[in-house]
Amino acid sequence: MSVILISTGLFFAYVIFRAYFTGPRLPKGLAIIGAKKGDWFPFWQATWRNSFNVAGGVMQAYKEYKDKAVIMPVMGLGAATLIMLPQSDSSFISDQDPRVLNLREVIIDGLHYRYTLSDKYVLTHPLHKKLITTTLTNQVGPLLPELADETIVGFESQWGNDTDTFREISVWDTVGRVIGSATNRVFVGLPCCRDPKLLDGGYAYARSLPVSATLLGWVWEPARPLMAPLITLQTRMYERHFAQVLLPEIERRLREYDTADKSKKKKNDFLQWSIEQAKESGDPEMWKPRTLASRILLMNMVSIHTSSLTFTNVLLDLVSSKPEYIEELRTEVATMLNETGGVWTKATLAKLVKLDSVFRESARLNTSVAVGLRRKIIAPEGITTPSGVHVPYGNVVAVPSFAVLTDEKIYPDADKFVPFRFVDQRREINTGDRPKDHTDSSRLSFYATSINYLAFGNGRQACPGRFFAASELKLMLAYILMNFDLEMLNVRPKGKWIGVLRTPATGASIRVRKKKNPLAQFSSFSFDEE
Ligand code: HEM
Repeated sequence: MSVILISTGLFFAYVIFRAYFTGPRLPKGLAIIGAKKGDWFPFWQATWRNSFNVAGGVMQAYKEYKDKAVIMPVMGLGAATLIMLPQSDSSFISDQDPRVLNLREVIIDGLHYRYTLSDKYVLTHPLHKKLITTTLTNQVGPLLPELADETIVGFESQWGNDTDTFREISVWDTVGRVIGSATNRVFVGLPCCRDPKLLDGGYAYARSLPVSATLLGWVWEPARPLMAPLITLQTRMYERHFAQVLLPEIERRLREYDTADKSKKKKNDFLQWSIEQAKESGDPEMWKPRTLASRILLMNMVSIHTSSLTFTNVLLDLVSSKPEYIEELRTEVATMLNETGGVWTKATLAKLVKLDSVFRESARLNTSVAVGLRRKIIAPEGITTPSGVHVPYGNVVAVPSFAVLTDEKIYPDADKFVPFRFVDQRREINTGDRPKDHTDSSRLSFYATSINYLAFGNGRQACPGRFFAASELKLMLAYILMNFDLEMLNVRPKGKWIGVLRTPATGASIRVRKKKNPLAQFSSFSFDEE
């Protein structure tokens, strides 16, 4: 008993110390979400309450402080003392230069990458972002056949080929596997993308990183360099496993780059583009095999988990909705594929507006981005927002996106899964009285960002991988619809909160059966359209 009391006392003392004596200077005169009148140590009590009720805190910020900033302290993963700005400041945040309001610093601090990633060069030289925005996005079309191939192989291995009986599968685990190899097909190509050691390493790294990061978050900052080697031991072991598969491939490609006939056809994947980018930069640090391996690991981190969360939610939403919705989607996909002979092009994907709407609706309803547009203020003078608050250097600002996405005035029937919500809205835009240039219907597609839809963030630092992610995930769902029967669920499995992030029910399973006759041919070759 006394051990529990002493531990609790020490814990409280530590939280109070952190809240009051460390961290950036907070803006003056703001209310604190979660604090109650007459509270002892209101800041601490608010932190405690908010951490167990992030949704409630976000809703309170949105409803009670509509035009004002408030402070929302939260513990746990991705947590910080957030300066929650009103929704009306969203465009201002979106438009800011990353040298003023910075997303990457939030990610690096939140996941403690300075300790959890052994090669720091990729953090200080984030050139992969440029490759995602330019080459990866441009290559989505030509890479579709490879994605299709990996989708077929992945689902056959994870969901099986049995056409007689239904089989129970864990959605999160199997989907994560397929997305892991499909994404790595584009990042590192065959055969590495199917190497279990690489996939397991990347997956285990992604799973252990939040644990290490949360533990590190509790260590007093000056003591972190001392404690980090111990706390991050497991994370760094998985990083090593990942690198062990990749390093020989990177070294082989570097040798080939230096000696090969430049006219010979090169591999078309992210690793190859990174090698070329590194060599063109003239900076030898950039093409160190370890740096290149860390860059690919970082790419795995930013892409595979987010995509798996999104896809798990879509599947759970569909099998918990109505069979008619699934049939309507099947008809849309089959009609399109029958027209193209099963061949995937970017144009084919763009025409699947119902499929697209399902993704946007699911991302709206289940967004993991409950607290959106998180940005660290790195301008030394701080910022003054349009809502009139001055926020000093070092603070993290955010907006209550979870509350916006569930606001009845913006999304009628906001708490319902309305799969074709955006098909109807797109149709209205195309046929209504509103002038066409008022808003273009493609602005309601899955990857299109806006201040009222922050599943991919918004503005200058919005997710650069969203065009790739949208194509990859739509292709996968199309494959499932053509090739598998899905048993419906009576109740949608509930997700949970981890820090400020919302996740689907990762333990949920569904029952699936391979179709005897696929509804349409699904090819992994293309007529090159680009
Ligand atoms: C459905 C899947 C995905 C979701 C839901 C998602 C979501 C997000 C969100 C919400 C942000 C923060 C944006 C902001 O605050 O404005 C972000 C940033 C980022 N995403 Fe994604 N993402 C996905 C897939 C991907 C993929 C496939 C890649 C890479 C190929 C990627 C690369 C990145 C990077 C590099 C950043 C950081 C941008 C920066 O440092 O400025 N994401 N993503």
